[in-house]
Amino acid sequence: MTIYFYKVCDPYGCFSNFSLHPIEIEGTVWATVEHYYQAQKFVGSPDAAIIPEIYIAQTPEKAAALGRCDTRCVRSDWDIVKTQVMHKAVHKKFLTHIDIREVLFSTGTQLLVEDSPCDYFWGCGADKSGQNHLGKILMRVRGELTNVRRSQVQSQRSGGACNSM
Ligand SMILES: Nc1c(N[C@@H]2O[C@H](COP(=O)(O)O)[C@@H](O)[C@H]2O)[nH]c(=O)[nH]c1=O
Repeated sequence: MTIYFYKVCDPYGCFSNFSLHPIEIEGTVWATVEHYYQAQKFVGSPDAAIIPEIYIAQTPEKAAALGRCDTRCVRSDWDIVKTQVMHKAVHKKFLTHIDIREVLFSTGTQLLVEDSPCDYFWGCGADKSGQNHLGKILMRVRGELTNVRRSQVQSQRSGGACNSM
């Protein structure tokens, strides 16, 4: 079965980058994955001054609007690094928040798809033909955290020390 998600208020809304789950990355706490992701667009770019504004944006929608402004200059390697940036943030989100990690685990091996009506890169787009990179990252993180949990259980069973996630 395929699980579609998009808006925070809908089922599986915790998979949206706009969900209110803070992440700490390199000592800085970002209000949402979206805040972090939008800010990373400008690291080392001539428009890096926008980063603190994105950081304090009151909502992920405002953070996204700041980051999507066409007149600003995104870092030159953005297309190369953006999926790595997203993976780092999404992995941290589900490592940090136990309740939504359980929701992610509860999806088993089901296909996760960001049902964005307009985004053919992160989502599936209006006609479902999009690349669904956010769904792919979520499934990758699900596998990575499942492996961490499995090795912790094995370690506990064999009497080793336990550092639970
Ligand atoms: N969930 C969600 C969106 N989708 C998110 O937008 C981000 C892509 O932004 P950009 O690369 O700037 O086009 C990425 O985090 C994707 O998951 N967009 C929205 O306007 N509203 C929403 O509720």
